[in-house]
Amino acid sequence: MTVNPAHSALWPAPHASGAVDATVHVPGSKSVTNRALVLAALASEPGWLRRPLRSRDTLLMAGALRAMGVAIEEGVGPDGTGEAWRVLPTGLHGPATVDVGNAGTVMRFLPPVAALADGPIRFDGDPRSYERPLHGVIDALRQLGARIDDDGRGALPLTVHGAGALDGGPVSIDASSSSQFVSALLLSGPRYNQGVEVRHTGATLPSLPHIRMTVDMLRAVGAQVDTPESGGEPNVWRVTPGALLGRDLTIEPDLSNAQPFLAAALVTGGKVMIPDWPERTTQPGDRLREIFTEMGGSCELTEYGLVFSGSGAVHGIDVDLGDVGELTPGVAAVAALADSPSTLRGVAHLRLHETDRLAALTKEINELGGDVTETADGLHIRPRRLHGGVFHTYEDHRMATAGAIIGLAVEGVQIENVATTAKTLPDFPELWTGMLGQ
Ligand SMILES: O=C(O)C1=C[C@@H](OP(=O)(O)O)[C@@H](O)[C@H](O)C1
Ligand SMILES: C=C(OP(=O)(O)O)C(=O)O
Repeated sequence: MTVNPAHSALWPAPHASGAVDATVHVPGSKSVTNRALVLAALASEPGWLRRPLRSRDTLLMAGALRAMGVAIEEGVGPDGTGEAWRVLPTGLHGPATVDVGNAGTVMRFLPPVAALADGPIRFDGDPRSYERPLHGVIDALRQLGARIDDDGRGALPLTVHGAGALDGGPVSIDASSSSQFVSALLLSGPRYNQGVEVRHTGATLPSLPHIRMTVDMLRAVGAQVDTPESGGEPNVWRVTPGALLGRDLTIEPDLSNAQPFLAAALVTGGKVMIPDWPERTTQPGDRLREIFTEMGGSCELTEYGLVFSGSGAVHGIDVDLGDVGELTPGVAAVAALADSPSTLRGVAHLRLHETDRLAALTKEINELGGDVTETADGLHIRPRRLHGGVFHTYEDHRMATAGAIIGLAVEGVQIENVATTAKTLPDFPELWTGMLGQ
């Protein structure tokens, strides 16, 4: 968790002079866009992604698939409305080099795809990508018959020697450090000769909604998937081999990236409307309706979207965020401004996210005068009167948006490297000042 001096530019986080009242169009979901790209690349016919997220993580995914020979044409959709990408799955070829940046979805979802290419695929990325766990994917692919060269640490960099096909079959992994290990194997599973059966052997499994998202999206392109929820064994997912359909899919807004805007309504006692909030979704951000209601707001899901209102009061919360870990920085920021203490649990694995998020949140909130302590699996946050200062972000998009939430209520907060939000939300500064009418 070090500050990168190359990113020392400071952004004065806008202070809210009153209650916000705004409609915010949130761009597409990172998690849905990157799954849709992988599934379209593995399909047996062309497909469309409408309203895809255009951000660092999704452009890295598109670039990686292109490097393996998939054609992705960026343009407008079949009916001429809005941005749409056409994906032409023309075969997976090596040799190729893939830059994963610091995208968990790219570094975990693509080595199983590379095993199907007809040559070596080299994976490399940001310095932090070398520290993020990948052992579940590497060990599983080896069990399934793939040849991989790595340095033995269970992490990047590595080369997958694609042989044009993979046997597949049963595999056991410990996915307690990332649900993305399970998602990664399931996504490519239909294309393996015997499909895949993934058995999770660890004590805990984070981010279950993201595994449900993988299963739902696989089923939507014609894959047969058996899950613990559909009557299968606990902790076992089975994907039958078969061809995948090319679909015309509209990407939902990113509900986790809606979080700072909803938080703005909560901490200023205002109102924010997020158009196109889905009625039914596997996105973890949907849990915000419940979490931020418990913290003092109220919401209404209308046919146009979600209307979220603050009451003027912000309460602390005792919550297990294990299913929705990526919401932790935003919940911690609101908790630091609340009228009572909070305990955030179930998120030990966040120490291996974009940065060590538990250490980073503790340090940065405390440097503004806060009182946060780390626990074995989360944070205790006792609200204090905060003061201005620099909020470091450690190249973590969600640290930057967390700092912006605090800045609404605390004058003089400066966010270091707000540009890091480009990982999933490149327009964040403009959307934020637009929400505030500035
Ligand atoms: O599959 C996905 O799209 C994601 C799964 C989660 O990862 P972990 O299970 O590693 O926390 C989540 O935190 C990440 O932002 C996106
Ligand atoms: C953990 C996150 O990202 P990644 O997909 O890189 O794991 C996140 O977006 O909060």
